[in-house]
Amino acid sequence: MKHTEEPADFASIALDPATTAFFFDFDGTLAEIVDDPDAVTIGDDVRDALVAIGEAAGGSLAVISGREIAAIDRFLSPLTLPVGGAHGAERRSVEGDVHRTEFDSGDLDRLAARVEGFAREYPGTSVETKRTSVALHYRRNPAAEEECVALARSLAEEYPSVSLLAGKMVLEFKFSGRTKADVIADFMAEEPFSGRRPVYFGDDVTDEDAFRVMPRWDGVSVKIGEGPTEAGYRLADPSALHAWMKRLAQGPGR
Ligand SMILES: O=P(O)(O)OC[C@H]1O[C@H](O[C@H]2O[C@H](CO)[C@@H](O)[C@H](O)[C@H]2O)[C@H](O)[C@@H](O)[C@@H]1O
Repeated sequence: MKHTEEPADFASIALDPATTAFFFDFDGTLAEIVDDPDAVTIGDDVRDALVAIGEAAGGSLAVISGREIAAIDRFLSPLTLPVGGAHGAERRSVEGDVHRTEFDSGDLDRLAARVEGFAREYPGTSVETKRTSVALHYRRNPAAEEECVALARSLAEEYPSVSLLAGKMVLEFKFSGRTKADVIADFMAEEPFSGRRPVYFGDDVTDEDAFRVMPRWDGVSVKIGEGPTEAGYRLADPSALHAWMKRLAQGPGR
């Protein structure tokens, strides 16, 4: 269902963790956006809330990110949660089993070399090369946006099987056809997620795929921050989400 109205304030609905499956996007949702993609931090209070909510939900809690599972583990250490990583191309289940989409990485290596060459010419831009995608960041050189977009369009034509994602000051070349919606469907088909009502929190364009799939399970979609969205609800920013998580973690009546 496409929402044409402004999303409602999420604070207006009550969720029972005993019957809910929780899905959290990472950057811009659990973590505040920062200039350096490697400099993200997560407070102990947020880690504690994730643990408490996960326990109250019988383990039905996962992080869904464009980042790889290893990066999410590093930022959330010592927690190792169920994760849908690399925009859906990899998944670690509640049991700890890791599923990865396999593909021939030759094109990815060639494309990454081109993007790295570009980044050397534009100081402040940087390249994040993952197993199934290449991200060109320009948050530290916003003036280079036009050149970054021109490169991205030209590479998208050259590599027609690649999906181009325009995120928050990042252009990402995705080689896997999987999306966040696919990885959520995988979680929802398994215990302890199956039969529950999902709630998905996200802030960026790739989260819209997840928002759109929520009605399949009568789920709830929550956009973090400003901007157009198909989500049904909105919270102002990651701090507002953290405050909500901490209240939920404390239990009913708090
Ligand atoms: O799906 P997500 O968990 O939201 O990941 C999306 C991308 O997030 C990261 O980049 C963004 O966050 C950085 C840190 O705050 C910021 O510097 C950058 O401008 C943002 O685009 C991450 O680096 C990417 O790999 C993810 O795909």
